[in-house]
Amino acid sequence: MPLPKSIATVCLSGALPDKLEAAALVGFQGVEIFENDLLTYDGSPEEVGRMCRDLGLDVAIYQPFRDFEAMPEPQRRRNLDRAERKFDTMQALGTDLILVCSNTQPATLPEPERAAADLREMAERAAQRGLRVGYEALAWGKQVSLWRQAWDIVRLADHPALGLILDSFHSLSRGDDLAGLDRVPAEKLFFLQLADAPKLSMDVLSWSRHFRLFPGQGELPVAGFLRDILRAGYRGPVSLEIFNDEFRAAPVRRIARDALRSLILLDDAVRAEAPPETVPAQPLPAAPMLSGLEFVEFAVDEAAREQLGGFLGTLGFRRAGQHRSKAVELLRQGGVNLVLNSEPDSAAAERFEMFGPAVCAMALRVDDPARALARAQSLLSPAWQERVGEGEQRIPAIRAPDGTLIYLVQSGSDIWADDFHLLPGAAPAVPPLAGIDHVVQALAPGHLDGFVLFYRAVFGLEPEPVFELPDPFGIVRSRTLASPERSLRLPLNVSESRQTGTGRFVSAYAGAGVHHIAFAAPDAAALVAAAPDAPMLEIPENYYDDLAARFGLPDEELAALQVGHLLYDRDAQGGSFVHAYTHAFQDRFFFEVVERRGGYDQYGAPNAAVRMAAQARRQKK
Ligand SMILES: O=C(O)c1ccc(O)c(O)c1
Ligand SMILES: [Mg+2]
Repeated sequence: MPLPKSIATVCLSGALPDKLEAAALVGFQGVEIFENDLLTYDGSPEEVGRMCRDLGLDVAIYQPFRDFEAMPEPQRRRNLDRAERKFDTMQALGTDLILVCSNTQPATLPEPERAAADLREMAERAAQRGLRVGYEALAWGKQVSLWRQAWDIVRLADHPALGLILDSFHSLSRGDDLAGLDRVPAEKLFFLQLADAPKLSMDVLSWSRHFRLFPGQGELPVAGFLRDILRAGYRGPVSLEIFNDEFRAAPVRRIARDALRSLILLDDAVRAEAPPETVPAQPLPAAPMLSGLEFVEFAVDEAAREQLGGFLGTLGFRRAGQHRSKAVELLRQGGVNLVLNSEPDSAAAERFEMFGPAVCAMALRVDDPARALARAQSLLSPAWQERVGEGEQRIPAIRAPDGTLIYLVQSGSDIWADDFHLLPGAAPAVPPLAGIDHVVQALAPGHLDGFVLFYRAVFGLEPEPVFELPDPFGIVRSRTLASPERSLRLPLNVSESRQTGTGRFVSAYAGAGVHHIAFAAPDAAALVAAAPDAPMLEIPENYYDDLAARFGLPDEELAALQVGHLLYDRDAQGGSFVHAYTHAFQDRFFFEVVERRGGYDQYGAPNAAVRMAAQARRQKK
């Protein structure tokens, strides 16, 4: 049996029963009852304990007990009385373990012997009731802030009912690790809390209280931490303890599902190096090998289909197919397939009703659709069945966190001939596109970390650090996920401001979704030059003056960029990026043409401000 999975109630929003129900519903086996969640609840500890048992949840621990050890008298005696009352609560809840976090009071004495004597006394009193005490070093503890200091005290106290609690955040935020933990007897490892976090430079208390993340969402080496404690012999629950303002404001079941998904993924990450009895017997089905996007599908009605077809026509897209039985049209330009779906009573129609013209599906080319689907299901993303007509192929699909359908298409297969009447291609007037370079989604505030975990877990995409992009009306935070071989790149943008392009897109159309699609062009300048009717976004002359100053481009090259309203970026390795944007279609989504040269691997972030200002100017007109 793998170790039981647990979650602290502080991770989740709502009243205590909502938190417990959500934890049980998604499949957690245990909970940490966070004291504040009990204090603010209007039911007795006995009722809470019963509720947990009815839901099949083990109350793994009651926490925290603060500012206990090494206090001068008379606080010392009062603290022991306080402990007795918490033991009453624990017995009512039905848990045998309490977490004592290291003292943060300025008055704490710098005397490990005193701390040990106090904890020994507390443990002795606990033991008389069959209870146990675990000691955790808070990263900002006054005298004790590292796990080795906490261990020195636990060892000195030398009581069987006293042990150590490890929390990945407190160690990893300090750059510490678990080296030496193998010398701690395994029976002294009482409890394990896991949390990830982005790398931020701020005081560690604020960082911990507001910005913790589920494992895999942040940048701390949580998998290595878990591996080390399992190797040291820990065999208790693996418990998430995440203090995060956005999680505490979000719908509780969504966050609970993200939480469990993060632990399922973590199990798999440590499998190869963990003792076999601590992890599931079966590995997850391997992440798919991706080879780009087979198509992107838009929900439209008949009018929007004509208008979007016309808009894309200026970039060389042509009608290439008509579905045999549905109001679904294929547009093609070189290696890019776009599907316009105006079929009534479909997932697309539902999307159109809610959002107007919008991307409703993406199709990923994968090496093994059945395996990709099995992995998604193991990671709590159920399969989705779209209605299919007789004789039509059924493409496996799942839904992204915002409901966008993600089809899983066998790489190298022809999915079109069976279901579509294909139309002969006319000689293209515009040079062919090579494919889809990236697809940018605008997310509502509070959704970024859940999307990152979804794409990372289900598809094995790698997240890049967060960029902050200055829109004239606020900041857009952007984090990109990309497949290792870069055939799929998905930047995710989020903005607290409703006035930014991202914020307006999300709020005006009541939801997240694809905000722009970047097409890969072998020669972006040539493509724009051959597409004189394409509604390209005008870029101000000042931008080109600055480009000349920054990069020292030859005059002819600069002039060519300016004529085509093209933007330019260069990386430290000498790779470069040439790109241009269209106006937004019906003030919604827009398109980009990009050319990567010399291994350039970014997205032209330095140009985002220029693009967003140009879009805001058009918006004002
Ligand atoms: O922020 C805190 O006070 C706090 C409390 C209990 C914990 O287990 C912890 O890691 C932090
Ligand atoms: Mg903790």
